[in-house]
Amino acid sequence: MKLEHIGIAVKSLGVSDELFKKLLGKESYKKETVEREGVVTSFYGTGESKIELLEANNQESPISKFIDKKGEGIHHLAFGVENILEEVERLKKEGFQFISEEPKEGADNKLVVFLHPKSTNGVLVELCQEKQ
Ligand SMILES: C[C@H](C(=O)O)C(=O)SCCNC(=O)CCNC(=O)[C@H](O)C(C)(C)COP(=O)(O)OP(=O)(O)OC[C@H]1O[C@@H](n2cnc3c(N)ncnc32)[C@H](O)[C@@H]1OP(=O)(O)O
Ligand SMILES: [Co+2]
Repeated sequence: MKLEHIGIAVKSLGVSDELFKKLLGKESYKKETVEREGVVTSFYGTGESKIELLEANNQESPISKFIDKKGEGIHHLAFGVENILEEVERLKKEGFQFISEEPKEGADNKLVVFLHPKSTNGVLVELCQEKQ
């Protein structure tokens, strides 16, 4: 598995894009809304992996709940896998729990699933596979 991206929950992409543009010395290469997840994302390439800024785009969004509870900050780690269905099966056999086992369309042309943080040491983990 390779670290595909680090998801960071932010209140406002307008503000955080300015900050990360200065911090990383580069522009975001993609902004994309993922309605189903209730997020607007903004991606920065950082070598082998990426930074994914996430702003909530509705009240029920996991990002608004997260920020209400924990404030802005690192939200999840996403790992890139070759075959997401095989990885789900492998990890289920290892006893990991999934929020939903069914891969869904994520951002940046991926299929994604999420493991439950309670079975991953309190870290929300996303698996993503390039969509063919
Ligand atoms: C599209 C794009 C992409 O890359 O493609 C994305 O990443 S979309 C990224 C946005 N989408 C997602 O995050 C989808 C997966 N997330 C979820 O389904 C949910 O956020 C969830 C199931 C992790 C938690 O939802 P919830 O309604 O249960 O919220 P709660 O606040 O009650 O959380 C239950 C327990 O999980 C903990 N918890 C919640 N969120 C996180 C998190 N991000 N990291 C670590 N722990 C977390 C809470 O502290 C709480 O622990 P305690 O009980 O100890 O207090
Ligand atoms: Co993500």
